[in-house]
Formats: sequence, structure tokens, C-alpha cells
Amino acid sequence: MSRINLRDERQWAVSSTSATAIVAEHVRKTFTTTMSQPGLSGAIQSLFRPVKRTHVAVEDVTFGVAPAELVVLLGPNSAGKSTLIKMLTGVVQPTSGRVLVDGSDPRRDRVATAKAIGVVFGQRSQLWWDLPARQSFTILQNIYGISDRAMHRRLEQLDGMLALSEFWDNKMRNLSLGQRVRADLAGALLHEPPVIFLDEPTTGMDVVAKEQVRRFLRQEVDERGCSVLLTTHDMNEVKRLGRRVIVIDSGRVVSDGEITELRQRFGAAFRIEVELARPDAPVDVPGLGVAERRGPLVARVPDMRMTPPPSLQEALTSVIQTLEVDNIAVEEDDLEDVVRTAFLHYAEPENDHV
Ligand SMILES: Nc1ncnc2c1ncn2[C@@H]1O[C@H](COP(=O)(O)OP(=O)(O)OP(=O)(O)O)[C@@H](O)[C@H]1O
Repeated sequence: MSRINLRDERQWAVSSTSATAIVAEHVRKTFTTTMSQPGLSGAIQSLFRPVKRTHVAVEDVTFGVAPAELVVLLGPNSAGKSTLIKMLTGVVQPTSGRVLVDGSDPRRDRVATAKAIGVVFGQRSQLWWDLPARQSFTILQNIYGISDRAMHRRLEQLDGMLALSEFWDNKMRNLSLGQRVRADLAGALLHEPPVIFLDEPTTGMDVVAKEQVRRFLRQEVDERGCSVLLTTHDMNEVKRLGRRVIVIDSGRVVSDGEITELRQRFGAAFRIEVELARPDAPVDVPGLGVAERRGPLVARVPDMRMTPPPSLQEALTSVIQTLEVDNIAVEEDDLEDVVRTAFLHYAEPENDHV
């Protein structure tokens, strides 16, 4: 299903709030800050006549996340991603608009929301710094009213996925970053919430720990049917975890759709490198634009997996049928380049936000 058309999406989110785990409807957040004036006289003036500035962090954002759906929120620095997560988790009150999580308003129904969500802010631990992780888990067990039996089963499951028992008897303050985030994740999800929010959970982690966390999240979605909204700057994370990506820039949703749609929209292509059996043979392959002819033949085919022609498959079939080929290699354009193109596109004022 295409989700690039935001108007359809708005309709969808508004009309299906009861079946949607996370709903944001026309959400806006402004922050008013006091500007400090330079120098001593400026500082004194600021005390008596403070100059206020209002800044829009999130502007009219509408989207929904279904049960058992994982959505990646992607955007440059200061795009408004964390502010959006904070509004959805009840940490910050929206200036206007409506948010619903598992059917509850996070600011009004705090108890219901606390039971329904698990939250991890990658930069900051939410467990007790001077306690071993396992003791923190026991405190959380009491807070959430988890039975001993359920706790035992959940801890076994979490340990199996996140290898917690290697370090859970050490104080949180002594854990490495990767261990700390895994402990945080376990603490936030002990009570098996249906909705999970993660703000840059794997920043700074090594590849092994990142992969552990990603596999765990996929399992939470596929087996427990959780809804996950995750922010990241890591394109690998996007590729490995997300199918649906919401791109946010300057507080607005500029694109909401499948990664493949994003790639197509911003001109991603496949690079085909062909080693010919006879390197100087004439090349005349219908529909194939040859980019280079020194050494192997290099051609680029637009990423049109969903709306051919010409599709990669057709281009490859043409090459094999038309030429005498020794070897073919196919490379995808980097997702990072695609996203950079998307950000640049939306930075131009004349380009529409869809
Ligand atoms: N409490 C606050 N008071 C004033 N301004 C704020 C506050 N929180 C966020 N902002 C501003 O709102 C804008 C969006 O910030 P936010 O942290 O949501 O961005 P982000 O997309 O998460 O960025 P990053 O990727 O760098 O973490 C920024 O300009 C930021 O300075």
C-alpha cells in the first residue's frame, strides 16, 4: 500500500483511531525561550525586559502506527523527532492537536499509558544508576505488578535475546554502553507493553550489540504484535528494521512510505557492472543507458521495483540475452544518499511537502 500520499494517510489515521496503536493528529509544539543578550548590560536588560522567542519544533504532524507495525522516524538534527516522541509518551504537552497511544491520551491517562508503553531514550538511562540491573528489574516488577511467574518467564526470554545475565549483577554505572542500553530495553519492556518508543536506541553501540537489539525488536513486533516507533540517524538501522519510514524535517512530515518508495521517489538507481567475454564487443541493449565503457561496462537502472518499466530484472535479462557476459555485479545506491537527496529536496521552499 502506498503511503507517500499524506492526504490519504491523514484520512486513514483520523478514521481508524480505535484500531491504531499510535495516533498523532495535527500535532504541533512550540517552545518559547528567553534570548540572552550579549554583555553585562545585555544580561541586566534580559533580567528586566526579557526578549522571548517562539520556536516551532513540530508543525501539524499527522500519522498512525498500526498494531504489529515498526515505523522508523528519520530526520536531520533538530527536525523535531525527539519532541514528537516526548509528546507521544506524555513527557511534553502538545501545543495543539491530539495524540493517542493504545487508545489513551498520554497526558490525561498517565497510569493507562505507563502500562501500555515502553520507552528507551538511548542517550539516558532510566534504571537506577547505583543498583545492579537485576535489582532494578525487581523494583519495576513491583511497580508494574508483574507476577513472579510472568516475571520469571519474561526475564528468561529477555536474557535469551539480549544476553543480560552476563552483566545484570553489575551496577548500572559500571556497564558498557551496549550493556546499559540492553538493560534499559529489558527494564522498559518487562511488563510486555503493546507500544514501544525508542529514541536513538543504538547510537554508539558496536555492530554485535546493535544487531542483538534489532533482532529483539523484530521479535517483539512479529511475535508479540507490538507497535514500535523508533528514531535513528543510522541508515543500516533503517534498512534492517524498517519497512515504513516517516521522514521529518523542520517539524513537518515530508514523506511517509515504504523504503522502496522513498528510493524511487528520490531517484535511487542500481549500478550494473558487466564483464564482457569480448571487452570491445559493440553494446546495444534496449533501454540500458551505458554510463562507462572503460574496463567493465557500467550502466545505471532506476530503482523501479514497484512501477516498471524498466525494471532491474528486465535490464538484466536484456543484458544476458544481448551480450556475451562473463560476470555481472549489481549494487544499490546507498540509502544515505537517497535520504540526503530527500532532505535537500524539501529544503527548497518551492518543493511541495507531500
Ligand atoms: N525544551 C525545549 N525548549 C526549547 N526548544 C526546544 C526544547 N526541546 C527541543 N527544542 C527545539 O526543538 C527543535 C527540535 O528538537 P528535537 O530534539 O525534537 O530534534 P531532533 O529531531 O530529535 O534532533 P536530533 O536528531 O539532533 O536529536 C530544536 O530546534 C530544539 O532546539
